[in-house]
Amino acid sequence: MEATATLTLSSSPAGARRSPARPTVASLHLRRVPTLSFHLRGAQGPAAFRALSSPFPGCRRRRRSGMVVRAEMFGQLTTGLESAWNKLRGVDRLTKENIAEPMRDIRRALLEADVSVPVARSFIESVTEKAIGTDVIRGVQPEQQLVKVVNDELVQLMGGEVSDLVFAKTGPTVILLAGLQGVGKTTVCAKLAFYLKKMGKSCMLVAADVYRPAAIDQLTILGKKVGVPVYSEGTEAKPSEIAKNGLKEAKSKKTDVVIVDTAGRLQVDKAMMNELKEVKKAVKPTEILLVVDAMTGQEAAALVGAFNVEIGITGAILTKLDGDSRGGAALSIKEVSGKPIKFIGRGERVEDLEPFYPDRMAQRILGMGDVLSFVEQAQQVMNQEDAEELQKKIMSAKFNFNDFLKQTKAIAQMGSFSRIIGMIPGMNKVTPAQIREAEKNVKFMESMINVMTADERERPELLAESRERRRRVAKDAGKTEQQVSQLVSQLFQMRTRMQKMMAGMQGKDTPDMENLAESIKAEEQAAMATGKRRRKYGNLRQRDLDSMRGYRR
Ligand SMILES: Nc1nc2c(ncn2[C@@H]2O[C@H](COP(=O)(O)OP(=O)(O)OP(=O)(O)O)[C@@H](O)[C@H]2O)c(=O)[nH]1
Repeated sequence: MEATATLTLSSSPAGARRSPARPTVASLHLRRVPTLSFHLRGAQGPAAFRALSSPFPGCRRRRRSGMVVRAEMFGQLTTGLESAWNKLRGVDRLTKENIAEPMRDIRRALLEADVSVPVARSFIESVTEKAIGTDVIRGVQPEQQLVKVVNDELVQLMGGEVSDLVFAKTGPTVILLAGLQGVGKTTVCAKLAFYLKKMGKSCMLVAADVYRPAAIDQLTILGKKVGVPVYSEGTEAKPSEIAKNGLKEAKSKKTDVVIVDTAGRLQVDKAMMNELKEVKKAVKPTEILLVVDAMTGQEAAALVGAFNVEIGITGAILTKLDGDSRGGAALSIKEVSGKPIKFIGRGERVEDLEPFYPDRMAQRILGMGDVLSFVEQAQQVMNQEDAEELQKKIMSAKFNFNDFLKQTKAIAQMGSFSRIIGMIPGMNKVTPAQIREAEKNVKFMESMINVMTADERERPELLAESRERRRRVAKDAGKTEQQVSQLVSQLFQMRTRMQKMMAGMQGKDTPDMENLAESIKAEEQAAMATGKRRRKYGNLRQRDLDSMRGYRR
């Protein structure tokens, strides 16, 4: 192997995960970015790959000398739970005996997800009790019944109901943010302000982190970005004084919400707690939210408990969930600390903050996707008319290249494929490599669509019928004629798939989500035609030609 530092890690990946207080190279990197690349060389390469990749189910070995690890949210837990369901195939009812082994799998999956032992134990006890007690329901498989019990218990474990922000009845609502260094407090200030502005609330940020001068600059920049004023007094004043004066200013400006950013420490210490207590006394916050890093697993849950005992908090904000493949923090916080998770951060952008919905999260863990969050995000970037227009086109099979561009732009605004893909049922099995490939392909396709005429974008069959047109597009886009033919062919395939999905949604058929996942793969495959038709239509597939005919009829 090339890097000696990486070699140290490969000898003890489990230890690297469990002791974030002394982070190894791997945990440090994982905290920063969800994707890790290692270069493995020499005779030890395959063994090192196995050691490094074991905690990451989404990990793939690339070529002969490299591997890429990408953290997929809850990927590990989802895979672990699947093996439990599989063991119940063929049984006709759930009994104490036949669920013993699946329960062991679930327990193992929870512990691997970094859920603490007592939490995992009580979860298993509760699931076992409920699963054995369930009556056989006609038409429902025993494993589906167990999935339902696990789903309900996961929702309970994560707090049951969504826990909304509380607003002050009179005067500004003060939200005090606390947390260790680097967990994302300053970023959360801007994300919260952005979120509250969308709710129609006016906000002010208060820079009470006086120990890291860059924190004030960072908050000022972020404040500008989200269009919210930032109150600061530099690094000389006391945090409690700054917070008090900031609140006074917010009152005079009739601001609805004041968000106070405080200093982080490497670890919990007395000075930090005392400072927070002083700020709390000075501004009497409506909400005191502890920001914790999802990647620290059960330690995050313990931290929420410790802060609650010391200063009394109202909830937690779990950040960096986009880089956490295990999910231990999300599962343990409520149970361990008694305090709810109010928001989750799933990226570095100001838009990447969402309320925490235990039921949606449970569905994601079980690999059922999170269609509601997906739809909500889609609604934010696509106006109602656009969405209705798109739906009409999909239903009447008139989806054209303009719609394709509109849709890919909306997806780009919602975040990359990798962020939204897990929200779609069945798509959690798509590998990170396929996602990256799909992202590349979208750009590739856009370059061809951009050189089409308005008519061609509107009526893709013009391109299907005319080799001349395809040649011209290829030339203008700097691509080959075959690549243009593939694009046209793919559009017709999309129409067919969309029609199938619409039929499924209307109850005519079950949408085949596995096929949808497969379709990502299909984007990279060439559409080849044979015989006579090939002479006329180049590389278009027979079934695309048929679907095109359907459209023209
Ligand atoms: N991937 C990802 N990165 C995040 C998220 N939230 C914050 N970050 C990144 O984490 C790093 C630290 O964030 P900050 O907001 O500076 O953290 P802080 O807690 O204010 O840090 P201190 O002021 O040093 O205590 C930055 O690079 C952020 O962009 C998230 O949800 N996902």
